[in-house]
Amino acid sequence: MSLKIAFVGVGNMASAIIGGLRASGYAGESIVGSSINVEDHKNLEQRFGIRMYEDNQDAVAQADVVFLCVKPNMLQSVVEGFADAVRDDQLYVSVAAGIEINALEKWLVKPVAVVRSMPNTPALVGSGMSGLIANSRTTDEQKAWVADAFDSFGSHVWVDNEAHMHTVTALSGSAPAYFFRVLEVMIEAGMAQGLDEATSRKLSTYAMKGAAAMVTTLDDDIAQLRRNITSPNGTTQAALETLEQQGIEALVTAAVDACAKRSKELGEEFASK
Ligand SMILES: NC(=O)C1=CN([C@@H]2O[C@H](COP(=O)(O)OP(=O)(O)OC[C@H]3O[C@@H](n4cnc5c(N)ncnc54)[C@H](OP(=O)(O)O)[C@@H]3O)[C@@H](O)[C@H]2O)C=CC1
Ligand SMILES: O=C(O)[C@@H]1CCC=N1
Repeated sequence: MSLKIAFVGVGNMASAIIGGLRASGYAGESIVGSSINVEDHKNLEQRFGIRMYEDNQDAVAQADVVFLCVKPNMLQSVVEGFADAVRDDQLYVSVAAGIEINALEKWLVKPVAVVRSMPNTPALVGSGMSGLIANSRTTDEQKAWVADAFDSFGSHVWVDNEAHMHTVTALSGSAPAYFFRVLEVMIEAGMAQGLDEATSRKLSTYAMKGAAAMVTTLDDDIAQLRRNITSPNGTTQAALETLEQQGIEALVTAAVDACAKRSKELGEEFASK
């Protein structure tokens, strides 16, 4: 089924999704976007072959599926601003961190199908991962469309408990940033030992890419994959012992917990409004 898709807010996350959809064959003519920053419109239209509108209502009015891609603190006023264009045959897909389905239903007023999603920016290169949960008005056909759309730029998991979306955010939505940070530190450490930046970046990045590819393609026990690299009293053991001594487990767990906690707070902040 060829549906018209509107993106309300076309920043980092929407661009990653649109890039992923376009690369996997979704036609530019079936995608429109809207954002207040008109200076970006020409660039977005050229980059993705889509049509951009200044008024959210103009994009929403012609869509079968509307992706809500503004910051969580903007979402209520943005949705209320285009409320006149909402139709009950539309499907709304929110990517906003923390915002609960019942808040979205209240703001959209009309009884519409709503999917709350938590994608991540690797969507831009076809390696996205998204958590999804749908409201009771979402039909099986709409769920299948959403799953296909999200798979076009990576993969997805459905969760059956909305509280799990906080964990999805902590392990997936925000997580590429943790790995970017680790890479930044590794590249710096390589440079401190005398490598030039390009060489340090290539070595560190391919190590991360290769490790992730082994886990996703071999589906082996991760601890065993780690042990396979770790010779007794060898170089890897020296590095891993340092990571443990410096508290990697507590550090990573605290980061994941802080992320989920912030997602929960955002939900609570906007639930009552
Ligand atoms: N970035 C990420 O990795 C992820 C983000 N998300 C979620 O995606 C959403 C967007 O985040 P992100 O893409 O990073 O943020 P960005 O700031 O990059 O994108 C938001 C876009 O919305 C535009 N905008 C602001 N106000 C309006 C308005 N009134 N009408 C239409 N457009 C408007 C902004 O324009 P301007 O720049 O001019 O203000 C900007 O282009 C958030 O809810 C976030 O929680 C989810 C998963 C991952
Ligand atoms: O930091 C944020 O709030 C968004 C949501 C997940 C990734 N980025």
